[in-house]
Amino acid sequence: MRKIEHLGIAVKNLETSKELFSRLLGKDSYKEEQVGAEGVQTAFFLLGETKIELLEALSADSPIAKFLEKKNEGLHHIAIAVDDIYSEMDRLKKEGFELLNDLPKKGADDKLVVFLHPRSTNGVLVELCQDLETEKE
Ligand SMILES: CC[C@H](C(=O)O)C(=O)SCCNC(=O)CCNC(=O)[C@H](O)C(C)(C)COP(=O)(O)OP(=O)(O)OC[C@H]1O[C@@H](n2cnc3c(N)ncnc32)[C@H](O)[C@@H]1OP(=O)(O)O
Ligand SMILES: [Co+2]
Repeated sequence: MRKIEHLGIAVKNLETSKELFSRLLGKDSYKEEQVGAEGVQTAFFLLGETKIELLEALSADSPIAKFLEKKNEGLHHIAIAVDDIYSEMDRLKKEGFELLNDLPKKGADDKLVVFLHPRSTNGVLVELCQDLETEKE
């Protein structure tokens, strides 16, 4: 595990939150991306080696919509950059962590991603991210 790749923040209105984070960080987001399979519209801010990912739900059955039904806007997940997502998944499975997917899936920002259930990670939703170009090598 290399670094915190991004902090995922669940928001009700992406435009409103983009404007707030632009004022907070003193810079604009560098990309917006829809991940239909996850039911999210995202916006990314770069902060040194780490990013902030704002996430708005695209539909009522989006994980973000479900999260916001129960909790206020705020930190939704932490994403950790890994060099080899498959070997990390094997290692974590052996360590008893609960993976939410058997195989990694395409995430935002040119990543392969997998999530761990928060009940196995002290209540924190953890996402593992591997750069897609690493996957091609
Ligand atoms: C991939 C695109 C993008 C990227 O970076 O590339 C993203 O990051 S997309 C982010 C959105 N996608 C996901 O979050 C996928 C993984 N999440 C899930 O599969 C679900 O959200 C899950 C399994 C974490 C919870 O879903 P469930 O239907 O079980 O919801 P419940 O409300 O019943 O929650 C059960 C239990 O988990 C607690 N919970 C839910 N969400 C979170 C959270 N974000 N952080 C911490 N804990 C969470 C919830 O409070 C319930 O706990 P309980 O004690 O039972 O009340
Ligand atoms: Co994420």
